[in-house]
Amino acid sequence: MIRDARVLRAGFVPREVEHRDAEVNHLSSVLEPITNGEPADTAIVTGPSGVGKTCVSKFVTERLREEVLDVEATYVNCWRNYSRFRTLYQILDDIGATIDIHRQSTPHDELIDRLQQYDGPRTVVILDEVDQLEDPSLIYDLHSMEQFAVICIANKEEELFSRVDDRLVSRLRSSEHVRMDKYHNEQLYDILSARTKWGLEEGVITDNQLYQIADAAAGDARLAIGMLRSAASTAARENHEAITNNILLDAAEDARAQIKQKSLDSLTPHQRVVYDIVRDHGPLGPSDIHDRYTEAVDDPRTKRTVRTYLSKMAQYNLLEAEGTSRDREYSLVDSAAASPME
Ligand SMILES: Nc1ncnc2c1ncn2[C@@H]1O[C@H](COP(=O)(O)OP(=O)(O)OP(=O)(O)O)[C@@H](O)[C@H]1O
Repeated sequence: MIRDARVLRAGFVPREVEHRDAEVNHLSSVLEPITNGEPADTAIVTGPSGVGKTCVSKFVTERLREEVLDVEATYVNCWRNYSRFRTLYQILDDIGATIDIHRQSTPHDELIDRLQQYDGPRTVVILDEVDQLEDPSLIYDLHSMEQFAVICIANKEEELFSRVDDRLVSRLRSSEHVRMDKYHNEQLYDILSARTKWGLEEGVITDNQLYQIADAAAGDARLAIGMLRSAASTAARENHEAITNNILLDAAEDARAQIKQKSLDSLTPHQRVVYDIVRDHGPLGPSDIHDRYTEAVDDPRTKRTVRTYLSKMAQYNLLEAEGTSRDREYSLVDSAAASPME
């Protein structure tokens, strides 16, 4: 049933990226100077969840590394490493410069100094979920170091810009911007079809079933591939020769639940408090949420930061927002209302 399980994993970077030629070319052209040892501009990549932002960024940097010897790349998920220290540490660790850095006792400035002193090959730094950085001034620091080319990935540019100071906003506004939109069903079908070809034995899933998945995933390739993976693994476990329609129905729910759980696990402690408040007391407006949150934690973040938490959770389908910006209220997403597999 399964030929190569790797291609069905969430973080897999395919040899061919489907339907993103313009974005691949755009990002490649931004990074192109580093192939000649020149500094490159910062790139901002934005779009909703599952539209290929990470995939395209990793694909482009890998291709660069195939083409030239003196280019390195490092990837940091800033949601997981949301503090300045953790992000810096992760970058330094990837470039092999963390020897004798102690997590508890090393002053933070020391980490920046080390990056500044780095004289290895030019390095592309992919900052994924960059809007989750507690201290976005880190982008400015990296931006000003010529040996690093930075790719900032976020869902919405406004969210990124709303939290950084004017100096950084003007820098970022003049950066190259690669925007991605949700996929159409035909495009999702092509992505799924390529994965099926490499990942599954022939005849395991029909074209019609791939279209059903594409339709239910509503433009999100992460969800579509998750559904395919879940269906294939159930069929393999239950010794079916092909994926049945019943398996497909369960796979849709299963993939949604898995993605939701993963997003919940990604929440920072402060975001989790906000989520729990909406779960227990929603629908609520941002001010009420912030009041309750301020009572619940010792070191509350600003109202603006809490708004970005809410927006992020809406992007990841954990919360839904209703109303205009003036009377907006947040509540938990009703999973049963997600577009069904028909
Ligand atoms: N154009 C594409 N061609 C082939 N595979 C793709 C394409 N776009 C996305 N994928 C695959 O879909 C999955 C989700 O893509 P990716 O993680 O890049 O989305 P994203 O926009 O970064 O989402 P998020 O904001 O949730 O991190 C990955 O497995 C990726 O390999």
